[in-house]
Amino acid sequence: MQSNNRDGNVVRTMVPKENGVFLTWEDLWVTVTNGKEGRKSILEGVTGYAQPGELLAIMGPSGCGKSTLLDALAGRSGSNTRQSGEILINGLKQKLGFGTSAYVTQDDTLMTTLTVREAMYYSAQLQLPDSMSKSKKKEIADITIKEMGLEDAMNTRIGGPGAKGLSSGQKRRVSICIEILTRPKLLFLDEPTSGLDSAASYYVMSRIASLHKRDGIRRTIIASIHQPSSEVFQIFHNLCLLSSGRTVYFGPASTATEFFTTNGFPCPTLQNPSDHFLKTINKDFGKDLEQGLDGGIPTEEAINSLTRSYKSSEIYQQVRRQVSEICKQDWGALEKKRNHAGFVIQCLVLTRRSFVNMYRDIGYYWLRLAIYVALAIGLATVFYDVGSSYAYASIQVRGSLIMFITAFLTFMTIGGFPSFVEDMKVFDRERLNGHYGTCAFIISNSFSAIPYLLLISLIPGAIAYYPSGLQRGAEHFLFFASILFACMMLVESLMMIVASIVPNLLMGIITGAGVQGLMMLGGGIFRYPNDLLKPFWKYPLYYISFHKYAYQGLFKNEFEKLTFSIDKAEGPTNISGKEILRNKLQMEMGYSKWVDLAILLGMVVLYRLFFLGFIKTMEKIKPIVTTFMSTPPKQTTQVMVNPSIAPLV
Ligand SMILES: Nc1ncnc2c1ncn2[C@@H]1O[C@H](COP(=O)(O)OP(=O)(O)OP(=O)(O)O)[C@@H](O)[C@H]1O
Repeated sequence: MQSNNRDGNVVRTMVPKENGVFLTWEDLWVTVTNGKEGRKSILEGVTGYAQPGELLAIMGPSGCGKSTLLDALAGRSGSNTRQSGEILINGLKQKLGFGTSAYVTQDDTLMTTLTVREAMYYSAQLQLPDSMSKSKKKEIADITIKEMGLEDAMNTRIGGPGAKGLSSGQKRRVSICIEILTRPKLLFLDEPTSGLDSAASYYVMSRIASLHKRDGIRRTIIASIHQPSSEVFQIFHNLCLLSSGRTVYFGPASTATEFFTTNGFPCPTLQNPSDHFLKTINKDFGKDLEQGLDGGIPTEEAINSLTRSYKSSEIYQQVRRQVSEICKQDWGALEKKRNHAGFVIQCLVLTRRSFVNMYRDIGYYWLRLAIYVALAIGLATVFYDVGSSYAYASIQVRGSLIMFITAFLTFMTIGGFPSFVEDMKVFDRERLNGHYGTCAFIISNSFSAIPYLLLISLIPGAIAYYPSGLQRGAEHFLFFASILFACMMLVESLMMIVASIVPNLLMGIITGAGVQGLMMLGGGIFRYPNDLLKPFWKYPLYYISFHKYAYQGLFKNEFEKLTFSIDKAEGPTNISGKEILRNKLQMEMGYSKWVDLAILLGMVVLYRLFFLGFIKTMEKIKPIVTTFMSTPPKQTTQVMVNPSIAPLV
């Protein structure tokens, strides 16, 4: 499909705007800040295009910048990344919206407890519009599962570390299925065939390439791919070959072999062309060969030679012409409509999915519940019948019990953090692909955790509360359970904030434990409030520590209606619980225990709003951090030409 443009140059035929997305990038430079190395160039002035009805493969050795290019094109570059150059969609600077594009990441971030069918059904309910019937959504999900050849695994749980489930290749296919549910016009795939054998790779790639046969959409597909078999290679229309961030070749996949041959690197007979390309342009591979590749030119020089040849070739000129031709046309802006589930449906579906995921997670749900029950039995036996006759012992023992519950039982909530981190990974993928918003995630996460935290507050709570002989009466017990519930919700909320800031699991647990430790110390019970050092411990830590309100609430609940008999020299003296709280424990008695509970619940909401604010701020900051620089960075890689190949360049 070629034609002449008005300058007389050969260009590919354009397609109507309503049926495709053109993506062009010109002189794209990407640099990252990399610790001690400072700013490092990842992509060095790459130019190319992707157009409807075509599959572009980005190939190159590991670390050459394939994912970086894909991320830049999809508008997903990290916050330590800077870009220069121009990326245009249909010839305009515009954002890719939900439904128009989808991105299949290199890592399979899936809910391991769900079956393939469940994962697809939930995703269909989130991604497809409310106006579509449930049965239609299920039908689309089933068709997509079949398209990727997963029908035999439909009812198998996805599985993860320690839980047997799908093979890694099947997981790859589930990830692809989820993103093609909405039939996006522009599809980015980062290593779609990793973990697949050659037959499965061919199957998956040919299915992706032939998606249009079912829906008639001339789809633009860009896939980074490591080492395709020759059958897979034949599926690609265009090939972008990168080495150390530089373009070695961009053009029709079918003429790449010719380009290599013309420039002195013919593909040996019976060798897979992609193997040959990668061998020729892999500088790490070249380091180990004294004589260089095939006893000829060392690989570093082969790369430089090919890069130079490409830049001075007609193929490169044609790419530039095609880019400018695409940009000259008036394709119009992309449709803005966000045709997925409404907010309420998003919240309902996510809550249900999150709840199912939690209760199927043995470690998160059942093991933690068992440990809470065991600890509650421990508390019930150690603190059995705290009594009130021998007053000092009774006061002290009640205080210890409350402190243990407030400090340790709530601290244990940190045990749910690993599962939450997994949820966050799924959330990040789905949010970046526009399946739903942060608000829906926070609301669903809060509601799905409520039944479990209520269960812990009530069952282990009752096991510890009644045998130890704390204040009788339903009101006292329910208040006690409510404080426990609020504290556990709070720790979960705190860990949400930590998970959004701290990049890894271990650091998250250490940070979460450290923050809680500080709050525990500053809560005004290990050291009385008036004795706390004013800067930091009293102001502000004492007031922002949730332990303060939990201690106060539980102490008021327990002590306010009691009177203790104290032995003094002049004989036994009665002392009221209120007096102990005010004078001995220096608690704030100007307001009721219900206010303490309300403050804790308010803090739960506040912490979750912080999480929302943090995610939203990061979304806003990112485009600022990755703003296009006005001038490209200096090219750091010198193009060396071996005199023996100079005539070829
Ligand atoms: N955000 C970043 N911060 C620091 N270095 C980065 C960042 N992103 C990419 N890099 C570095 O840039 C180089 C290219 O990375 P990229 O992931 O794009 O390569 P790749 O070709 O996709 O590799 P692979 O095939 O192994 O996935 C690597 O050396 C990588 O360490």
